[in-house]
Amino acid sequence: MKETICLNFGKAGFTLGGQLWKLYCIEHSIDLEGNYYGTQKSIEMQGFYKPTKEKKYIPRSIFFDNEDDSLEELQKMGTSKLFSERNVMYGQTPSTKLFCNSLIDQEEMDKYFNCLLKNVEECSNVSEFLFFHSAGGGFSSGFFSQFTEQCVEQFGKKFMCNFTIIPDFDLAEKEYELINTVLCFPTIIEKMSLSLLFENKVLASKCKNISNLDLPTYSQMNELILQPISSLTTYNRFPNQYNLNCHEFLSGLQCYPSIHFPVLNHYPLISTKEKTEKMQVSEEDLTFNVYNPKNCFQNISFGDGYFVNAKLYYRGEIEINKMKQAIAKLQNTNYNKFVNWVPNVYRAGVCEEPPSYSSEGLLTGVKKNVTALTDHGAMKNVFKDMIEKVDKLLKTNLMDNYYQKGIDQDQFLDAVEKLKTLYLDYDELCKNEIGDDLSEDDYEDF
Ligand SMILES: Nc1nc2c(ncn2[C@@H]2O[C@H](COP(=O)(O)OP(=O)(O)OP(=O)(O)O)[C@@H](O)[C@H]2O)c(=O)[nH]1
Repeated sequence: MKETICLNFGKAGFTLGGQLWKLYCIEHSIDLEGNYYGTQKSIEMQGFYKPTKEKKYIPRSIFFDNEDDSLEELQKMGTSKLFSERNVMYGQTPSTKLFCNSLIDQEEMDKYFNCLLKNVEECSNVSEFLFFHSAGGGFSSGFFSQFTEQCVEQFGKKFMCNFTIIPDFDLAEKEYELINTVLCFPTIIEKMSLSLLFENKVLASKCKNISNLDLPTYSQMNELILQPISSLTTYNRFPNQYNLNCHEFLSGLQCYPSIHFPVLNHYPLISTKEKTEKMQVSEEDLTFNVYNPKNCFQNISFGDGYFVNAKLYYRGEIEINKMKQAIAKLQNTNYNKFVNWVPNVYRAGVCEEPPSYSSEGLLTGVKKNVTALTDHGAMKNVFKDMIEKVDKLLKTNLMDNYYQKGIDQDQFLDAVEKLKTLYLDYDELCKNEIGDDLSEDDYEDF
């Protein structure tokens, strides 16, 4: 048995985490009080859920926030009884807003950390920790970083993956969301095995394109990322001979450990308002359409750079032969360009369990879908956008105000530098040749 522990930070973590577990419950036939109502219980469920003596299934998921108002998010969606009370933890401070305001002393941190340790003790062999948060909040950047550093110190060899919401800096309340985001990036760059970034700007524009919503709620925006997150976590929940474990995603670029921010594409996401014939998609439709820019979760273009590492996670009633033919066809076209120092090889996995959908949501159910993770130089544009905004901010005297409020100037400037180095690492991937310090031997995966 290999267990997964989910860690959710701040308000965004509560909302996204609550919604995700609601979806997992549908997928595993568990009601929102933890009772199993299906007919074919699988032992693998226990990787994500802890079975109790009362025959309930409790999510291996912990929620942290600075005050208890986030509990409302779980109550609103009906999931508050699903989680163990012990795993929903609050501090006593009102909104912290700034990264530095949510940092706590070791004694207090131990109280939170003990909760994780108790969860780990209940497992036979934890294989991964998944982190859910928004980088813009004070608590969900500062506390998140502090907690994560301790987690990595204690369980450094385990797979760590963050699902991070990046605020829309043009809409964000104040520039402190940008400052918080920059300050939590060193932890993400240096400590995580795999990092998936979801920009709120892109999620809002997807809500507009898919469902014609001008002012989507956070829950509606989150709904779009539930399907890809669910697909990427199926290898532990519904294992079969064709699964592709996302631990295997890592590109193997030994000299660029920071390259762990893949581009994420997913297809199809269909609004409940759409006609049902759109729900019939072939393996070839899935394979080619997933790379269409409108199915990308980052605001980037695959024309800007090259593919370095491409994995496809299919889900549902997939005909393996048809899938293989579609991938072979894709490989023989110039549809996606790979750097010339790796073969243009796609690796694919299939989870036979079809996707599930909430009946109250924006999206209509499809029988099959595909999620693509790609290491690609164009990801640099996500970092470039942030760097340009920070450089602008540094030219004003607004930062002095934040330094007076407790932001550590050296730490902030160091974080900006790390973001710039990350940008340069991705920029290097945009080149179609082996860099001076990169040899073919450095590339182990293919
Ligand atoms: N996509 C999405 N974005 C969210 C959600 N909740 C908050 N945000 C965004 O995340 C940022 C704030 O993060 P929160 O998680 O609310 O912050 P927090 O750490 O709990 O709060 P403070 O410590 O008070 O700052 C803002 O940019 C919000 O727009 C959510 O459920 N989904």
